[in-house]
Amino acid sequence: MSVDLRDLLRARFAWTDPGGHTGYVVSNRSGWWRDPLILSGLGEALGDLFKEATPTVVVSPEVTGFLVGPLVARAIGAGFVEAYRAGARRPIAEPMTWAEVPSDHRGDQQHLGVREGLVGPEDRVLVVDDWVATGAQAAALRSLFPDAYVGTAVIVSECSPAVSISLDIRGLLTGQDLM
Ligand SMILES: O=P(O)(O)OC[C@H]1O[C@H](OP(=O)(O)OP(=O)(O)O)[C@H](O)[C@@H]1O
Repeated sequence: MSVDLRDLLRARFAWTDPGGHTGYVVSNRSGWWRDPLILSGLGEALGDLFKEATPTVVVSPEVTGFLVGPLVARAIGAGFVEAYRAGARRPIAEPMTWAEVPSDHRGDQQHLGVREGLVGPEDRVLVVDDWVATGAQAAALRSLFPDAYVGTAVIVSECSPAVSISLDIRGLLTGQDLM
């Protein structure tokens, strides 16, 4: 992973004040996808975080994970499996396996599901996402593949050290890097 990519990620990121005296700012990550250098380097950089684990499949939660996950899968020669959020769309026709997501950074209860039969006993699953806050999505996905899970690779990891260690979450940037 080059220092340049980290610098670019920092440069293309912004915090937005949504207005209305909400008292908080929201992350604007669109600058990442708009930058061709970030888009071309991101998959390899995230894949390198777990090179020694030789993952065979990347699993990512919708919706931003559907953008980042395939970049990593392509870079490391793995396949990709979508993890859908319950209630976000029309019901999926195929049989699904669902995991309860512990209360996430918004305090919402969610369920993440994958189509049955896409991950086998020989697979090594790398979870990929853009951001980890509480680790709730990562924990839910690990619970779906307790034996195959090798860890979670993200662009920004701002969860506690204890959660990072327990779920083996590795990031390119910390929350502090974006302050
Ligand atoms: O560590 P956690 O507390 O589970 O939070 C991390 C999740 O938060 C963001 O998703 P968001 O809900 O903002 O949806 P998005 O995919 O539309 O960005 C991010 O993409 C992760 O999926």
